[in-house]
Amino acid sequence: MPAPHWPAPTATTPVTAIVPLPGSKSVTNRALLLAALADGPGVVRQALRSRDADLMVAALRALGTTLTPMRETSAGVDWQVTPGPIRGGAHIDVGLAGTVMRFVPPVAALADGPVSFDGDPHARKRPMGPILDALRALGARIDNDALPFTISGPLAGGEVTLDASGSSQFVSGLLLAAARFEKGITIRHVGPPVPSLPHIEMTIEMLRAVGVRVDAGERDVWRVEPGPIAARDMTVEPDLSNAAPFLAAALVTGGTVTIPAWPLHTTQAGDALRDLLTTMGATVTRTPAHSTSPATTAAGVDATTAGSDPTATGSGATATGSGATAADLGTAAMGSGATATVSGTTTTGSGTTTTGSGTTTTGSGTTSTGPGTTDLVVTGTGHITGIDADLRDVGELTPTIAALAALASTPSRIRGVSHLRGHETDRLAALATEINRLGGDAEETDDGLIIRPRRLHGGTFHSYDDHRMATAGAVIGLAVPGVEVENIATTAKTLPEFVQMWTAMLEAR
Ligand SMILES: O=C(O)C1=C[C@@H](OP(=O)(O)O)[C@@H](O)[C@H](O)C1
Ligand SMILES: C=C(OP(=O)(O)O)C(=O)O
Repeated sequence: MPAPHWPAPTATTPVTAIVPLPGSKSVTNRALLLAALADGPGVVRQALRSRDADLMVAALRALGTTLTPMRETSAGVDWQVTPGPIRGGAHIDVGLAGTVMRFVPPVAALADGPVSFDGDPHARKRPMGPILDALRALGARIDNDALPFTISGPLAGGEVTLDASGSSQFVSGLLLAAARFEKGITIRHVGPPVPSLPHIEMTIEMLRAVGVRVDAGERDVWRVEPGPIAARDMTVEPDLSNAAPFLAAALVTGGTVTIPAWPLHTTQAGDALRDLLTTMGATVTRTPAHSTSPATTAAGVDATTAGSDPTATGSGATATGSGATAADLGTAAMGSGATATVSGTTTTGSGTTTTGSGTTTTGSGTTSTGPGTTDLVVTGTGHITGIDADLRDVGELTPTIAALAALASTPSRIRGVSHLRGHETDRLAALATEINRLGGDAEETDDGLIIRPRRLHGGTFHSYDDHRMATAGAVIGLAVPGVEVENIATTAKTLPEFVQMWTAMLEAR
């Protein structure tokens, strides 16, 4: 029996909350895969625990990697990763995870036997053709052009031309494993512009951090030299794209939301929120590293932090740890794929202590930041301005921006995101349908959405098994009484604790 719809809470007062976030899906799944291909045992710290990350762990195990949890805290899981020979005969469930369906097949093509892949019903509809054709051109045999398929090596590598306008993950997937191909790889993109270029940057930065030589000097051409992938101790940044709905709550309610441990340098798409939310009427500031509860020391927990400001600067804010959130994310923010070894790492347990300075923590939230991060503070007025934006580089932010646009007082146009039709669902169709179902005025265009101001009413907001559709419904529900989100549990794809975090944010004072 399907779970009942989730009544999205309406905010009655401005939110004032500190929301530490767990690790980035994109960084976690790259770090795990690179560790599995490395030349010795390595560590991935503060990795996200979520459906997509669990699917990556299961896939790598099936292919012969040993992944052992060393420690699990609210900050995520620290994995000891011991590579093994890549084993054939495995079956990989990709779920609905783009990072698993596009990043793992190039690894499977290195196995000593065939590997089969399948996923959720909708995963069979997500584009796979260009990466499967590229793998064929590089030597692999594959029996289909979409999921389900079986892939067999060997894969020599070499030069390949593909159209990556449907997903940057076609390029990232090939680049991540390419150092292990006999000839490495040269990829040439031919076609309409490649979306999500910062995600390809993330791939390149993380490859370079493990000693792989990557040449990305020419537009739409990427070259990876064959060679070893170094085993490292990597730490995962907080998920800035998952900050989007929480930061949006500041705009909708005229409140303030603080995200600790926002990296000063990052390739994550979510960093674009700083500009996007400013354009929509928010004030966005960075403040020095924040420690939500420096005196908090849960049993068995070392509350010493590395490089953090030991003074609480809560200014009346409340942390909404809710057990889901990262502790000491500052040390998680040493750059995506950073090869730094964490020092002075702090973790939190579930104990909570309220401390002075007007700062309250709820749940298990001891958060501190280390070098290279600040707090990100977003304050709204309750009045949202529409936006005209090309989101091609940061398409995964579209559902939140569209939800804000549906509540804005001036029209919005979102451009450059036709590739969203191949995401977890056709996000352009889904957003237009669901906003209009609530009485809104949203129109699909070839490459985006036009959303005009119109008063919304309550009703069901369908999620289409898409985590970001579900959180978009929650954002609209803050301002519109009676919104019920169908299948809120789908947020487990990247943020299993979404409901608890959202509730804690709204209860924080
Ligand atoms: O490489 C990655 O981690 C991702 C790349 C992007 O995919 P597309 O280029 O298909 O949009 C992004 O939307 C997705 O959420 C994660
Ligand atoms: C497009 C997304 O995910 P995936 O990694 O499954 O492509 C997303 O998270 O917005």
